[in-house]
Amino acid sequence: MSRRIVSADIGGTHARFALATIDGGKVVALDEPVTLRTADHGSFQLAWEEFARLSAEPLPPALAISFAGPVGGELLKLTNNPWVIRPALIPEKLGVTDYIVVNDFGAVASAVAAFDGSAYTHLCGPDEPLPAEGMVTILGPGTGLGVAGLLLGTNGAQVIETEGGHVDFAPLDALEDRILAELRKSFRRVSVERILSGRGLMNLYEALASIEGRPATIHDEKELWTAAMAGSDSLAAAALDRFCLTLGAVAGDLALAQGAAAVAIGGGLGYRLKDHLPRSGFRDRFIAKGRFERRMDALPVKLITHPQPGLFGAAAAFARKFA
Ligand SMILES: Nc1ncnc2c1ncn2[C@@H]1O[C@H](COP(=O)(O)OP(=O)(O)OP(=O)(O)O)[C@@H](O)[C@H]1O
Repeated sequence: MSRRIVSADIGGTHARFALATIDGGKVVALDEPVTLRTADHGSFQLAWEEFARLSAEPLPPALAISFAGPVGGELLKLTNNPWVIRPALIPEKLGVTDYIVVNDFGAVASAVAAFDGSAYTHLCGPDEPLPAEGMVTILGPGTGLGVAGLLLGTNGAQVIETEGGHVDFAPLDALEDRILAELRKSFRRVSVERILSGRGLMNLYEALASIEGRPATIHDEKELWTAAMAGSDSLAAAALDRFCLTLGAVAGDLALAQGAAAVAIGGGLGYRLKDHLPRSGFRDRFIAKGRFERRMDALPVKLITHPQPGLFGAAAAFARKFA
């Protein structure tokens, strides 16, 4: 029997909501989402009430939340946003009877388990579909860097939620040695998220400005991303080139560590970079793993082009649980 649910994807910058229809353990429809800026709303409950006001139909008492932070424990804190969620209070505060909360990249992994080939574009490696068996490494930059694993096998798909965005940054050439030295002036420990995130491009840009002895004239993150992608500012464009190199290197490292058979890149910024990444140094850095270069080159690397994998994936996880 089909059922309507609310799906919510809560990130550091955006909270997205959509109604979805599930049936037989699957998502059969995801309605047009509403995107709210988290900074414009004091709490998740206030954003939920705003979505209820905007919704064309009364909200059903079923909720799937994709959450950009660890999801165990009584109090959930977003890594890049001051909102907190107390799962035990969800029924009382939001008037829902059935709910789940999953990590945001766990949700993306659930989406990958459910997607067909039309949800991706090919990035590098063999141009073939994701394998039916084995590990798929999933990562994506947004406000933060999300990382998950999806283990596909004859017994179905198993999602492995991780905090892999917080592994250490490893420089690979002399310029990156200098970038790391610059970033260490601001951060006690330089994780890959300090580079592979919305704010990370600003960190790269400011580090390059300092190294080159040039003024950093752009101070707004969105403006920097726009200038970098348009190539209208040479320093911003150079920062984006470095961003793509690091994304390739980190995707390769995570694939090696997870024993991956394939890789899928997502995240709000992965999506925005879908035309840029194939023309960047991503692939060269992805395969540059010394004796494992041929093995890396044999991994299909896909870019998720579905516009809402978080919302779809949270709904898919709900559909599986309450099937
Ligand atoms: N045109 C743009 N509009 C909005 N944000 C942009 C744009 N270009 C780049 N960004 C950057 O993208 C980041 C937001 O990414 P995304 O849309 O994936 O948000 P999110 O889902 O809230 O993130 P996360 O799930 O990682 O917490 C911000 O750091 C922002 O600076």
